[in-house]
This record gives sequence, C-alpha cells and structure tokens, in this order.
Amino acid sequence: MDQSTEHLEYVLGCLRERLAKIEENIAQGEKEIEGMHEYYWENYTEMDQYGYEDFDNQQALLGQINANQEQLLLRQRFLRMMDSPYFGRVDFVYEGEEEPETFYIGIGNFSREAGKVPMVYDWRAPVSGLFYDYDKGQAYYDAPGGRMEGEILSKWQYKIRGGKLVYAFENDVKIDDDVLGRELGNCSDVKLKNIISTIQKEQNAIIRNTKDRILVIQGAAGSGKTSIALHRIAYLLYHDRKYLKSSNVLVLSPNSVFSDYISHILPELGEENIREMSFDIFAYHQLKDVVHDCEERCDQIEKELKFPEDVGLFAEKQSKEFAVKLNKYALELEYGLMEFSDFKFKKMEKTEEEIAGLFYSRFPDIPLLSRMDAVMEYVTDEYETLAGRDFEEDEKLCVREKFMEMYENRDLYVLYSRFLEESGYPSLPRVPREERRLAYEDVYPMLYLKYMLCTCAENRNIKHLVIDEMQDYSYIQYEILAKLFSCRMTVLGDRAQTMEGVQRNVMDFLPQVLGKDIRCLSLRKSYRNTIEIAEYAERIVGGTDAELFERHGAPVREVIFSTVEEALQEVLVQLDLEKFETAAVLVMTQDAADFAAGYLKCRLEENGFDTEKRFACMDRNSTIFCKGLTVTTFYHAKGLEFDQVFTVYKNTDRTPLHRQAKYICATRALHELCMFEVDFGG
Ligand SMILES: Nc1ncnc2c1ncn2[C@@H]1O[C@H](COP(=O)(O)OP(=O)(O)OP(=O)(O)O)[C@@H](O)[C@H]1O
Repeated sequence: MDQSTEHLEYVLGCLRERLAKIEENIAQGEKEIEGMHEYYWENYTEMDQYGYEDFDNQQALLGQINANQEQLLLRQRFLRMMDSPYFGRVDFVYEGEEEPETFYIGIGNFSREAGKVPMVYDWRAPVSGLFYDYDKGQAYYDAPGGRMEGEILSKWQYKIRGGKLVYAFENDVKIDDDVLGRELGNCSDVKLKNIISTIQKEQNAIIRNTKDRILVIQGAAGSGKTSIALHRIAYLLYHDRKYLKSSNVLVLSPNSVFSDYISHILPELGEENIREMSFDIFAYHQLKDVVHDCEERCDQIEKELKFPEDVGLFAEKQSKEFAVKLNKYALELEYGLMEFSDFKFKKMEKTEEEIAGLFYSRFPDIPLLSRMDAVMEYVTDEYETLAGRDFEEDEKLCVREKFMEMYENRDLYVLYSRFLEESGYPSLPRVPREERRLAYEDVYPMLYLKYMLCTCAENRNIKHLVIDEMQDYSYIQYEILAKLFSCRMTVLGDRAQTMEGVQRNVMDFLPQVLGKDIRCLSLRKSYRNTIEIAEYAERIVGGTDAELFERHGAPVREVIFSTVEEALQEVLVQLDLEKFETAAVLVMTQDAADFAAGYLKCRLEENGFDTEKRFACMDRNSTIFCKGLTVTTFYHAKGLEFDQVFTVYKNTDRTPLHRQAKYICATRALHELCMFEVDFGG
C-alpha cells in the first residue's frame, strides 16, 4: 500500500470511530429527551405554581434538542466525508521552524475528538488559503492571531470517491490545469456543482473577500460567477456564524428553475440553503392591491422579438431621466394631492390649518400617502388620552376614512397614469381594478412611485443580497433595490449577455445608486465551454476579452434547414443522451419552444424514450431543472448549462436582440453545440 492510500485508510478509520461515537451520543440524547418528556407529563400538575420548574425543564429540553441537532449535523458532514474526506494537502514549514506541518483540506473540519487538532481542515479555514493561492515556495496566510509566514514544500491534489483513491498528484508540475481540465471535461452533474477542489486563485480572492460591503463581479460567460457567489456565501456563513445565517441571505434569481439548479451547492458544503426570489414576482406582490396582473420580463422580451421596430418606451421608462421626472412629480403631489378640511368626529375636532400644520411640520419625513396615518394616530392618541378611553374598532375605521378623504386621490394606478399623461406619454387604460394589467415597461416605474409615496418596510432580516445577471436590471430597479436592502451585496453579471439590443454596463450608474463603497472585480477566464464553442460564441458578439480555458471538443455544427421539422428531426439524430447527462433545444420564443417540445416529445415517445423522467419543456412556471432533454427559450436558459445544446432559429432572426440571444444559447453548451438555422426566405 502506498503512502497516500495508507493515510486515506487511516483517516477513514478515524472517521468511522468518530461516527460510531456520534451515533452513541445521538441515541443517548434521544433517550434523555424522551425521559424529559415523560418526567414532564408525569409531574407537571405538581410543579411549583410560579412556573420556575416548568421553565427550567423547558430550558433543559431545548438545550438537549440543540445538542442533538448539532450531532446530527456533524454526522451528516462526516458521512459525506466518508465518501471523500479531503482533496488537497499542503506541506508547510513555518518561518523559524525546521519540520513541516501537513494540512489536509476537505469539505469540512475533522478531528478524532471534538476540540482536538484537525486531521482535515475546512476549505474555508485560513490555512486552506495556502492551497488555493500559492505554488511551491514562500507563502503566508492570515490567521486570527496574525500573519503566518513560511514556505510550502509540497502541494498535493487528490480525487477520492466512495472512500477509494482515484488519483493523487503532487502539484508542482502545473497539475492544476490537468485536474481542472478533467473536471470540466466530465458531463454536467445535472445541476451546478461545487468547485472547492479546483477553485482558482483569482476566484479565491473573491470568495474570501470579507472587506467590501458591495462586491461586483464582472466576468465572461462561464467564468464561474454564480459558482463563486455561492462559495462566497458558504465562506461568509462559516466565518461569521454569529451574525449571518442562511436565512439572512437572499438571491435575486434570473429564472424560475434557477433556485433548483443551485439548490444542492450549499447543502453539499455543509450549509443550509439560502432563499431565492424573482424580482418580477416580488413586484407583482407589491402592486397586487393596485392592479390585477403585471407583465413579466419574458413578456417584454417576447414583444421585442415579435415587433422589433416597436420596442415601446421600455428603455426610456427604466432610465435615470424617467426616475428624475417621477421624483419631481412626487414632489408636486405634496401640495397638489391634498384637500385639507376641518375634522370632526364626536368630540374630537381639528381645524384645517391644524391638520395641515401637523402634516407638513410634524411629519415631513413620512412619505406622502403614509403621512395622514401618522397625523391620524397623533390626533387620536391626543383625544383618547384626554377622553380617558380608546376608540372601538368601528370608530377607528370611521376616523380613518375621514382623514383619508383629505387626499384628492390615493389610487397609485390613477396617480401614475396622470404622471404619464402630464409628461407626454400615453396614459394607462381607465378600467376597473380587475381589468388592470400592467405592461412590463410600467411595472417598476409604478413600484418606484409607490416607494416614494408610501413607507417601504426595509427588509432587515436580509443581511446579504446576491444579484445574479446584474446586467438584466435597470436603473430604476436598482433604485428600488437600494430602498429595500441596505445590506452587504454580491452583484454579478456579464454585459455581453444583456437581454436587450444594446449591451448594458450597469457600472455606469451603480455607484450613484448603491454608494461609493463598491469594489468591482473581474474574471476573465472562462471555464464552461470547449475552445471551439467559446470561440464561436465570441464571434457572434464580435469578440470579448475572455481568456479561454484550453479544452478542446467537437467543432460547432452549423446547418441550414428548410423547415423547423427538418431541424428538429436532425436534433433527434444528433441527440446523445447515452453520452451526455443533459441536452437542450434552445429557441427564441415561447411559441417556438412549445412547438418544438410538442414535436420532439411525440417522436421521442415513438422511440420508447421515457419523456416522463427525461424530458421537459421549461417555461415561466417551471421550477425543476431536469436530467435529459430540456426545450426552452434562451431567456429561460439564462445562468444554466447543458452538455449538448441545439439552437434552432430562423434566418430572419437578425436583430441585435437575436444576436444577444444566440450568444446566450451558444455559451450554455459545455461540450457540443449545434446551430440550426431554418430558412424562411426573407
Ligand atoms: N474553478 C473551477 N473549477 C471547476 N469548474 C469551474 C471552476 N470555475 C467555474 N467552473 C465551471 O464553469 C461552469 C460555469 O460556471 P458558472 O455557471 O458559475 O459561471 P457563470 O460565470 O455564472 O456563467 P454564465 O454567466 O455564463 O451563466 C460551471 O460548470 C462551473 O462548475
């Protein structure tokens, strides 16, 4: 047995022992909990009348439950480590010492007994930085007690699966790229995978950045932005357990399956999953008292694809200039909207002047439409104190109604529509609430106006916000986000993947909106695609400054067909789900996706393919990312990747938005890409 295997056996043995002890602790803990329950039920009638004993019992029970929970989590981690206890090793000699120390690095800390020196270090521990940041030679890491300097004598990389050593390499011959190449050459694990064994130096600097409140990562398609953002969250959770819990982190996701797509990274890294939110759904919830329905981003994209010459006022209405106009309008409403009058309810009285005085002088900082509530509460409190009694509920309603009558109008829909008209834009249709469907171009401006006119509850529970695909959010959306969240942020994106005709660089305005303490870092190296695919994709957008990872594959196949059916027939010929785990047919519009999905599903079923399990047509309502073949639009495929991609488009699809769409499709492919054009004449 060689040294590597011997050490592995030794660590696995220790893990087994520790697991056996944990099992004992869990069984013992469960017994204790059961005993406490029994004791309680047998004795609760005799416990002291003040509840002290009851309280003590509850505390003890809670303590035991927490202790057991901790043991269960440890068991989970160590069971995972039985499969692969570590993936790296650094032999490091501290300055002034002679003997090197060996550090094994894995998914989590492991020591033979709780509190003893670890046999394996968590990849997020300070010492593990040596593994990611340095080759052999002088190196240092920053420990809580200060900087630790020394020399790396050797560095090793291991692949261990099912407790068996697949390979072990000493790392001074630039094996990094070999190992990474092998990892990237594998078929996708269906969902996004953790990359802890091959994190690159430039990526590590971002993951371990704790200094900057707002970190913006700009990077080429496939440069690992999403992966890094999630590893960064895992790192921050590990280093700041007291302040940050998984439930304090929120991801703004680009599509409805994204949450499923990233769902197993954090649990794999021993953390609980984080929350995810679609901004469009959030906006709808915020406006549903005012309108019946709101269009989503995908409705807007579909419109732009179908009627490219009539893109409407979308861009204009999301701009800074438009937000400035809305600000001005909100200021004008300060006086224009108010119709103060004398107030009288039973013996409670106030003159028009008194109310206006309170409104403008006492509560000037409260947004206009929420301010009258403050005035009402003030006046009511005053009266109730003097009268020595509180109003009944129905009286309160009556009082509120009278106060609210002092607004000429409180309907946000009407106010926004008036603004449009006054500013020279077409107004909104005058229809009852049940028929109000808000066009996408008006959703965020109306929400912006709402937050100017009504108090917006800042989301204090969220302490870290991740914004993926940052280029897809507009100025006005960032203004809204800034009002909602004042927490730390990781913002990531790629301007080359903008879903509009013109590529958007949000860094042009982000510092104005989020403040100056933004650090912007870029990732130039792209890992997802083979060289052939990446170079092809670059040509679509006229080049990017991405550095490509040297991994070769089949050339991109470009074929022209006369009908969509012929193109889809060829998809069936080329589709290789023996070789690949995931494949996708990506098209421009939802109609095209529905047609392709219907056609392919029928043909696949004729051939005995299990479409229940291995086929999906992904649309705005999908929430699961599946193995097998997915048919969807380019905009739903944002942020995802597939082993084999077929893009089917028409030869007439030639607008700048189509170009962006093709780029997004092409960069989704890991190993094989087919670009199928259908000749519609034209
Ligand atoms: N250091 C790494 N080691 C192994 N794989 C990596 C590494 N960095 C990135 N990858 C892989 O590259 C692919 C792209 O990563 P990811 O989806 O995070 O990139 P992205 O920049 O968010 O892409 P896009 O903007 O195109 O959606 C994934 O398969 C990921 O596992």
